[in-house]
Formats: sequence, structure tokens, C-alpha cells
Amino acid sequence: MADATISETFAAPRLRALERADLAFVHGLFNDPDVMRYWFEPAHVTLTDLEETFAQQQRGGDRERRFIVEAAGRRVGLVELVYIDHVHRNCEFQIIIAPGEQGRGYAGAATRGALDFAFRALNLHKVYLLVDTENAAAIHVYEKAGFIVEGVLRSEFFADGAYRDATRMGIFQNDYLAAERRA
Ligand SMILES: CC(=O)SCCNC(=O)CCNC(=O)[C@H](O)C(C)(C)COP(=O)(O)OP(=O)(O)OC[C@H]1O[C@@H](n2cnc3c(N)ncnc32)[C@H](O)[C@@H]1OP(=O)(O)O
Repeated sequence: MADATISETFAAPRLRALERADLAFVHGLFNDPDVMRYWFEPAHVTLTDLEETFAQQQRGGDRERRFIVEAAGRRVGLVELVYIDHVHRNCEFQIIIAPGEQGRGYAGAATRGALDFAFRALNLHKVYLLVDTENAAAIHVYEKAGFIVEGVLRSEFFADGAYRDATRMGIFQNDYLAAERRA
């Protein structure tokens, strides 16, 4: 029994496309203020909103790719490639690991999985992100994945009662693939 618990804790996560059946899980994340303050958004989203957005995305466009992070047979997080632009060949990256699942290496693995999809499947040139300058754990994950700081947007977002500085980071396809070849 103890062995099963240990292997669950360190199970390698995998990414799969978001399904309608996942929306209740996403609803829980998007209504958690401790999570959403780091997305610079109010924790106030209805299941109906999520179902409409999901239906719109199914109908058309390839501007977003959303993934569920799964490990040990359960949903542990959400990663998104959004504002996908096929002229400039870039997109924005976003991630949430569920509060009860943090600190197990899932974000690092999920970030690499999303970059792999962006650069190997979508053939994008660049992936960028915006992160609260005080979100040290997230910045650590992104630097480890190869993102580089491009600048700081001062008092860019209002979240949890105050204006927040946002650090913009980016990574290029060439650099990502070269690092993968060296690894
Ligand atoms: C672009 C964006 O989406 S920004 C918004 C990111 N999302 C959020 O902040 C929402 C709420 N938070 C989360 O979802 C999660 O806490 C995340 C995504 C930030 C991190 O997810 P986790 O699964 O806990 O991360 P994971 O376990 O893979 O790695 C955490 C790393 O940060 C390190 N770390 C933890 N706390 C700190 C800290 N205060 N300072 C520096 N590094 C830290 C850990 O040691 C670990 O590094 P290691 O792999 O070198 O040992």
C-alpha cells in the first residue's frame, strides 16, 4: 500500500486535449481565488460560460489549444496555448496545477509538454508568457524550461486588491529544439 502511494506521488504527467467532461474540474480551478490571482483574473466563472467557450472553440479557429495534465489516472492541472498567431508564429502559454497537486514536478513536465506541442506540432517560432513578478515558483519553472525574461510590465494587472508587476518571458523554437538535441 505504501509503495502505491509513493509511485502515485512521482507519476509522470501527460497532456491530453481538454474534453467537455473536464469542464467541472476547470470550473473548480477558475473559481479558486488563490489560483486565479496569478492569472490576474477574478475567480468568478460559471459552468455555462465554460461550456459556451468550449463550444465556440470546437466550432472553429485554431487560436487556442487547451490540455488537461493527467498523472496517476487523475486530473492534476490545465495548460493552455492561447492567442496562437500563424502569421507571427507565436502564442501565449498559461498553466495551473491544482492546489492539492503542487510541488510534485507536474508544472515542469507540463510546461515541457506544451512547448513540445507548440514547437514540434504547431511549428511556432516563439512562445511567450506573462507571470506575476512575485510568483517565484512559476518563474523558476519557466527559467528551467528555457524561457528568458524579456521585460517587466509595471503595475500591469490588478489582482487580489493591488496592482501587480508582470514579467514577460519568451522562448524560441530554435533554442528549444537545440537544447532538446543536446539533452
Ligand atoms: C504563465 C502563467 O500561467 S503564470 C501563472 C502560473 N499559475 C499559477 O500561479 C496558478 C497557481 N499555481 C500553480 O498552478 C503552481 O503553483 C505552479 C504552476 C506555479 C507550479 O506548479 P508545481 O507543479 O507546484 O511546480 P513544480 O513542482 O513542477 O516545480 C516547482 C519548482 O519551483 C521551485 N520553487 C518552489 N517554491 C519556490 C520559490 N518560492 N522560489 C523559487 N523556486 C521555488 C521548486 O523547488 C520546484 O523547482 P525544482 O523542480 O527545481 O525542484
